Amino acid sequence: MPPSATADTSKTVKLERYNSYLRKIHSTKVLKASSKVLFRATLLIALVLVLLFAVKYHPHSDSHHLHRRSFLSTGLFSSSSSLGEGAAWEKRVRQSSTAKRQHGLSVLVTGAAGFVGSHCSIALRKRGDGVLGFDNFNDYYDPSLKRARQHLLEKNQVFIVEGDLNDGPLLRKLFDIVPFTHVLHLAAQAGVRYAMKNPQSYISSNIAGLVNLLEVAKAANPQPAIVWASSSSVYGLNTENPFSEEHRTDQPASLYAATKKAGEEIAHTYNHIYGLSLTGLRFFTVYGPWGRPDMAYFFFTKDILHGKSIDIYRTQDNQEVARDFTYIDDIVKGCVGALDTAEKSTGSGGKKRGPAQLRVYNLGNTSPVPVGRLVSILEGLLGTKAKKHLIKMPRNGDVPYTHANVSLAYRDFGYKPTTDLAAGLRKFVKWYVSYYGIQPRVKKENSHADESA
Ligand SMILES: O=C(O)[C@H]1O[C@H](OP(=O)(O)OP(=O)(O)OC[C@H]2O[C@@H](n3ccc(=O)[nH]c3=O)[C@H](O)[C@@H]2O)[C@H](O)[C@@H](O)[C@@H]1O
Repeated sequence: MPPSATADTSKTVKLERYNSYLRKIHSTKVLKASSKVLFRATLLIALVLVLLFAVKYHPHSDSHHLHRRSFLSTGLFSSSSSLGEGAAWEKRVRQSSTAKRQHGLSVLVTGAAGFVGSHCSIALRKRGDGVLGFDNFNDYYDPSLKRARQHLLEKNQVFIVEGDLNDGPLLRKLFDIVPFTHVLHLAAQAGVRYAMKNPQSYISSNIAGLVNLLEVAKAANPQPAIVWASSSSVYGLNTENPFSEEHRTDQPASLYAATKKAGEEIAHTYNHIYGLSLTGLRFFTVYGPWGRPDMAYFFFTKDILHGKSIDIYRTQDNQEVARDFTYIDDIVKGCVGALDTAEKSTGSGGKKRGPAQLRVYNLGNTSPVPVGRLVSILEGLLGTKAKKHLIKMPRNGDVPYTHANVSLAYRDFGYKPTTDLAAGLRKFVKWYVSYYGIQPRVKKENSHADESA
């Protein structure tokens, strides 16, 4: 064999080997690629199936959320969770929202298991308005107190739907069922000092939750008029006194205050763009029976009764800290007055048809009381001396004093607070000892001597 032929043959063999090597690689690649495609397709199909399943059985999907919600919302007071309960739940929603008097309002009260919410719901229902409650029963403070309020509301024919403000589908569903004339929006993350511990909860309830509610309300047909809870804390570092609605509110001292102030601005936007009628009420340290355990008057009472020491704050320059404590019944009158004078929203189908009402009011007591004085009144009512611990107010969002000018609310809906702190605390303590089953050393109704000590 000529050398060149040998060389050629070995070249051909090499080439063939090389080609078969390439073919092998190619076929492996093809195999790998096709198995990849197969894997991805399977994954996609699985994903689609999971999504379909989730949509069908999601608690907020139209077909199923009624059943789950009704189970949750009725809680202790529910009967069964049969398929028919969707209709039963809807019936309760309708019944609760239907007014019992001619031209009565139909009000969605958010935060109905809360302090102000429960009082307002009962007051509205008692005068024949339709009231549907809405509450998420969160555990910011003892939820059993919220359940007890719910029980009270049930007795007054007010049904509370258990749900979160951020649950758009559920809120929309309620507006689909009921043409609410008004919303009394009281659900919020309250508390000034807690904002340093859990800032996100303020954003979630007071900003995102508010926007979600307004989104649903603006799209509803008819649009409801909305009255909602702002706060005296929006005055922040304002030094003009007493606080008037025209004063500065751009120096909030806490994140809580900042979210309430933001709420007022958001209200302006929804009024401006969509024609929603919006009224913000700046509540001044509301107290009374069925109150909030996170508030000073409430936990002072508990601590005094348990012989625990209480911190009484003083300002940085060692002055007394004072609040314009406002009794719950006065606040309820203010809320009802605001609802009664709220004009209709002007939008429809999410579009503004004309200018709509936009209001902000102080609801206070108009007479600030130092915290030390609050404590002496409680001591008198409880017949027990408090272990007082005077300390400088921690820098955690508190302001040194609040004082409301309420002439605007008086002018527009006759708001006039009538309960002073001693009389209001007496009612609170009476409720407290009976609710918690405490054998009181509380003074009799006609004995006022110790209260002014
Ligand atoms: O008016 C309002 O807008 C606000 O009123 C209250 O906030 P606050 O006035 O701080 O009420 P409390 O937490 O009950 O405090 C009452 C007073 O007791 C003082 N305090 C509080 C706690 C404490 O341990 N010691 C103490 O002296 C506070 O500085 C304050 O002056 C509510 O908690 C807020 O949700 C509401 O928005």
